Amino acid sequence: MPKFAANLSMMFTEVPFLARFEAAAKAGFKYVEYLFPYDYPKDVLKTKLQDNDLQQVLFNTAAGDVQAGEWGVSAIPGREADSHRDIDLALEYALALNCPNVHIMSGVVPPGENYAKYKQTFIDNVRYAADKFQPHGIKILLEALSPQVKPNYLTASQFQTLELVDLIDRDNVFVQLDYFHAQNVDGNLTRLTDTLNGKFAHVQIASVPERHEPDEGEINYRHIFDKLDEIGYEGWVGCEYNPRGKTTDGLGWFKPYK
Ligand SMILES: O=C(O)C(=O)[C@H](O)CO
Ligand SMILES: [Mg+2]
Repeated sequence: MPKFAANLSMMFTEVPFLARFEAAAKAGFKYVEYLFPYDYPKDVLKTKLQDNDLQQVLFNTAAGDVQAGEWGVSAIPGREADSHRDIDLALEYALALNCPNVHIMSGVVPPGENYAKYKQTFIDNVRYAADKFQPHGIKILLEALSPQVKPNYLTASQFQTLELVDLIDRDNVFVQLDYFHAQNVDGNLTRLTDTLNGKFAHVQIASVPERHEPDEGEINYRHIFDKLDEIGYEGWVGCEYNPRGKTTDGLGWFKPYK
C-alpha cells in the first residue's frame, strides 16, 4: 500500500506554513514534502516534524531568481558556483531533517540557447551532488515538468529525465515520477511505470487536467496505486495537488490509506 506524503507547499494553505505540519498530522499523514525549506532555520523545521511525529521525505534545491524566470540553476552554464552552493545547503538541510530525498531543480533553457550545453552543465552538477550525498545515503531525484506548467524546462518528458539518469551514471540518482506531468506529456502510464521500474525513487500525484485531488480527472489512481504495489515500489507518493476547496474536505480519497 502506498505511503502518502502531504505536500505542504500546496495542501493545507488555509493556515500559515509552520501550522501545516500539525494540520497534516491531524489529517492522518505520517510523511510530508514541500518545495523549499530555506526560509526557516533547520531546528524550527526539525521541531515541527518531531512535535507532530512526521517524517520529511522530499524537498528541492533552491529555485534561483524566480522573478527573473529561473526555476533552478543547476543546468545554467556559468552558474556552477551557485548550483554547488545550493546543493551544499540542501545537504545541510537534508541531514538536519533526516530527509532521504532531494530533488535537484535543473532550470529553464531560454529559446535559442545551446540545449546541449545546459544538459551537460546539469549532468556535471548532479554528479557533484551525487558524490557529496552518496556517503550519507541520500537519494537525488530529477523531475520532468510539463510545458504548460514550466515552459522550456530542461526536461518535459519522463524519457528525457531517464536518459539523464543513465548518462549521470550514479547509483543514488533517480527519476522523480510525477504522474501529473507524465500524463500531460507522455501518457501510457502503466507501461511507463514498467519502463521506469527501478529507475524512479519518488512519485507525485495530482488529477489531470485540473491538478486537484487524485479522485477526479483522466488518471485512474486506484489502478496506479495497485501498479506501484505490483512492482513492489517502496518509496513515497507525494500529494502535490491544489485542493479543490478546503484541504480536509477533499481527503475522502485518502481514508482507505491512513
Ligand atoms: O512542479 C512540480 O511538479 C515539482 O514537483 C517541483 O518540485 C517544482 O517544480
Ligand atoms: Mg512534481
